[in-house]
Amino acid sequence: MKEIKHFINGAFVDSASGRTFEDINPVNGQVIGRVHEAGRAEVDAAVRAARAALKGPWGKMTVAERAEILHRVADGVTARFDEFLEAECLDTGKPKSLASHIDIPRGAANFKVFADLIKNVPTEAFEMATPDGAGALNYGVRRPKGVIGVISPWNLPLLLMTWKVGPALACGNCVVVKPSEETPLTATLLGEVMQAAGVPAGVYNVVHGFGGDSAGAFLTEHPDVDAYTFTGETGTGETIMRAAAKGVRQVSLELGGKNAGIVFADCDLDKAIEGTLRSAFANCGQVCLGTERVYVERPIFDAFVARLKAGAEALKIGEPNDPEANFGPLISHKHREKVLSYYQQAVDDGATVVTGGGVPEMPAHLAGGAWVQPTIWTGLTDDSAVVTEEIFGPCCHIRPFDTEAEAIELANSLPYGLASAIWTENASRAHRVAGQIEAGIVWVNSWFLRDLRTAFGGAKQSGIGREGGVHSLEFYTELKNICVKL
Ligand SMILES: NC(=O)C1=CN([C@@H]2O[C@H](COP(=O)(O)OP(=O)(O)OC[C@H]3O[C@@H](n4cnc5c(N)ncnc54)[C@H](O)[C@@H]3O)[C@@H](O)[C@H]2O)C=CC1
Ligand SMILES: O=C(O)/C=C/C=C(\O)C(=O)O
Repeated sequence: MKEIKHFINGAFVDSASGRTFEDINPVNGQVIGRVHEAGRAEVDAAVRAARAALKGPWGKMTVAERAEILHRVADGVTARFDEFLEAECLDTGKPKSLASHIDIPRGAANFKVFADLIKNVPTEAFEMATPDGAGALNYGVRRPKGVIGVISPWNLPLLLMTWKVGPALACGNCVVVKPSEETPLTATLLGEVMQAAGVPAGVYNVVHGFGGDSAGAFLTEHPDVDAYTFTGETGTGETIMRAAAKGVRQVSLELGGKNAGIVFADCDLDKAIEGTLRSAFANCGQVCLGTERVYVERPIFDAFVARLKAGAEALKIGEPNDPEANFGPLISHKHREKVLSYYQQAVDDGATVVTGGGVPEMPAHLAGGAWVQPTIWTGLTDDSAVVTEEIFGPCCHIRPFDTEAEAIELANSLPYGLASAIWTENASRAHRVAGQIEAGIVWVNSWFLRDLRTAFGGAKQSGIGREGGVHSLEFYTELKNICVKL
C-alpha cells in the first residue's frame, strides 16, 4: 500500500504519532494509500524549516538565480507529466482528457510565469522637494513576506496549490503547504521535483492532515507564519481569517461562488451553449468559477433549455483512463451526499427537473464511486436554497428574464461575487453589463479563459485580495519605501 508522507526540510517524513488516514479513489471507493497525519510537532517542524531556509541560501539568492531554479521546477513537472497526471486523476477521478489540458500544464506554467514576471517588475521612485532645496529621493524595494501558509482545496489540486506556491517562491518566500486531505498526491510528488531542481531544503514543505483541530488549524494558529493564502469554502475562509488576526497576519482568500451566466437573445447560441455546458459541468461542476445560475432572455429560453439538456445528456461519464470520458465522479461520497441533498431540495421546492437529478447506473467495477448525474432545473423561485447556495456539483438552474436591468439585478442578488459569464453579440451591451456585475471576474462570450497576468479573485463574500500577475507579487512581498535626504 502506498504511503504518503510529509515533506519537511527536504525529506519525506512520517508523523511522530504514527497516525494515518486513507486516501480514497472517488472512481471506485478503493483505498489508494495511507496518508500521514501531521500533529502540531510536524507543523512546527515545517514552519521552523521554512524560517531557517529564509535566513539561509534561499534568502540570499539573487532574483535571477531563484527564477532559474523555478524554471527547472516547471521543467521537472513537465518531464514527469504522466506521473503527475496519474496522481491527480487517482486522487480526483477526473478524466485524463481534462487534467492533461488544464491541471498539469498549469502546474508547470504557474512556476514559469511568475519566475519571468519577478525579473521584470519595476518599483516606484519619487523625487521630492525639501525646504533646504537639496531634495530627497524616495524609492520602493520589495522584500519577501516571509513564511507563507498555503491551504489548498481538492478540486484543482496541483493547479491551485502551485498558483500560490509559484509566486510565493518567485518573491523569495518559503512555504508550508497543507493540501486538501482528499488530494495529497501531487503536492507530495512536487517535493521530489523541488529537490531535483535544486530548491534548498525547507523552502517548500508539505504537511498532510485535515482542517479543524488538525494540520490546517495548527498551521493557521502557528505564530511564526507571516501570511496565509487559501482557496476554498467561504466559512473556512472566515475561520482562517480569525486565526490569522492573531498576530495581524495578512490573508489572501479565494472563496465560494454562486456564479451567474447571462444569456441575451442576441448571443451566438452555439457559443453560449458550449460555454455554459463547460461552465456548469466541467470537472463535475467542482470549479469555483462555474455557473450554477443561468439567466436566459425570454425569446430564446425554450431553445436554450432544450439545447443545454441535449448537451448535458451527451456528456460521457467514465473513469479517467476512458479516452471518451469527459465527466468524472465527485470528489467523495461525503460531497455527493451534499450535492444529492440539493437535488432533493430542488424537487421539494417544486423544480422541473429538465435532466438528471440522481445517480447514474455504473458498471460493477465503478459502482463504489461518487457518481452523480449532470442536472438541470427550471421553475425554482429566486429564494430557493438551490438558487442561492453554492452546491459545487454538476448542476444549474435556468430562469428567464425580460430586461437587461432585471438580468443585472438577478446576477447581483447574492452575497457572492466571484465570476460571471455574459453571452451577447452586442458589444455595447457587453461592456455596459460587464461593468455593472458585482464580481471579481467577468467573461464575455467565454468562460475560464485565463491570462495569468490578470487580477484573479472575488468580490463580496467570494474573497479578499487579488492574485495573478503583479497582484500576486503585491501579496507575497512587503513593499518598503526608502527615503534618502540628499
Ligand atoms: N475552490 C473552491 O472554491 C472550493 C470550494 N469548496 C466548497 O467547500 C465545501 C466543503 O468542502 P471542503 O473540502 O470541506 O472545503 P474547505 O474549504 O473546508 O477545505 C479546503 C481546505 O481548507 C482546509 N481547512 C478546512 N477547515 C480548516 C480550518 N479550520 N483551518 C485551516 N484549514 C482548514 C481543508 O483541509 C482543505 O485543505 C464544498 O462542498 C464546496 O462547496 C471546496 C473545495 C474547493
Ligand atoms: O486560477 C485558475 O485558473 C482557476 C481557479 C479556480 C479556482 O480557484 C477554483 O475552482 O477554486
